[in-house]
Amino acid sequence: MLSLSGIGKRFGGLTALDGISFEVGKGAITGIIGPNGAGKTTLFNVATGIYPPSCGAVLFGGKDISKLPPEGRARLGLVRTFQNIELFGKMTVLENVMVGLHTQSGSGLFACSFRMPWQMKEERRIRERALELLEFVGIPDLADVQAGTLSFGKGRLLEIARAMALEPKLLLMDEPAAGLNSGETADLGDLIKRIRDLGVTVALVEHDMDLVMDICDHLVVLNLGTMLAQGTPREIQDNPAVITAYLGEE
Ligand SMILES: Nc1ncnc2c1ncn2[C@@H]1O[C@H](COP(=O)(O)OP(=O)(O)OP(=O)(O)O)[C@@H](O)[C@H]1O
Repeated sequence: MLSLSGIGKRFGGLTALDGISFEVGKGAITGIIGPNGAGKTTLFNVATGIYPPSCGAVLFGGKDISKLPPEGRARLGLVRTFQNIELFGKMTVLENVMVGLHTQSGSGLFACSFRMPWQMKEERRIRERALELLEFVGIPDLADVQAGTLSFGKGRLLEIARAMALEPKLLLMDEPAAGLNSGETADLGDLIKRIRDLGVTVALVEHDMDLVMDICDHLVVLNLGTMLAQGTPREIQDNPAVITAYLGEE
């Protein structure tokens, strides 16, 4: 699905990524883990087009997307969530999801504001779909609440609903459990599995090892900008080089 081939990224004299190659397999949940400063976020930023790689190529569904901007990648189905949630705080929860759906439908917010009959029908369809997505992530009761007043955990769920509105083929999640309590993290794990069960491929950068070990089908371990190992959670847990890299951090 997503193929990274020989990715390198330098910031001035610092090599943040050095020859990273791996595949994110279709239909699976892939976890990208590693100690602080390993290059995980940089890799996400290269994969989603926020940074150009210094060398190497990013392929999505067999197509070289290395030169596409983030919006172009999102249109192809490569969608991401951010570590720092960015919502439209003054809009309601439902409207936040509807904005994502308008982007998708191409009808545009302004066209709908003229309220022609076919546009009102489209608006109704978008509202219904937004509600479905809020139900899917478990916050339909918050539809009419101002998004800026949500707790951090609920804001995270809204961000996921909004990302799902873009109909991702691959959803990249940057530390989705950051800032969540243990109950919220367990619910998030269930939600990510349900996203995978819908046929959406998921890749996440995450520090919460319990979550990663529980939900991931495949793990990629980065250390100091290089790929240290990849395999099933069990293989990674028993890998001596991985254990040393993590112990070295403490
Ligand atoms: N925009 C930037 N400019 C300069 N250096 C950067 C930039 N972004 C990242 N780096 C450096 O690249 C290296 C990898 O950082 P990155 O944030 O990708 O690691 P990480 O594995 O995501 O770490 P963490 O788990 O702490 O979030 C670090 O040494 C970091 O300081």
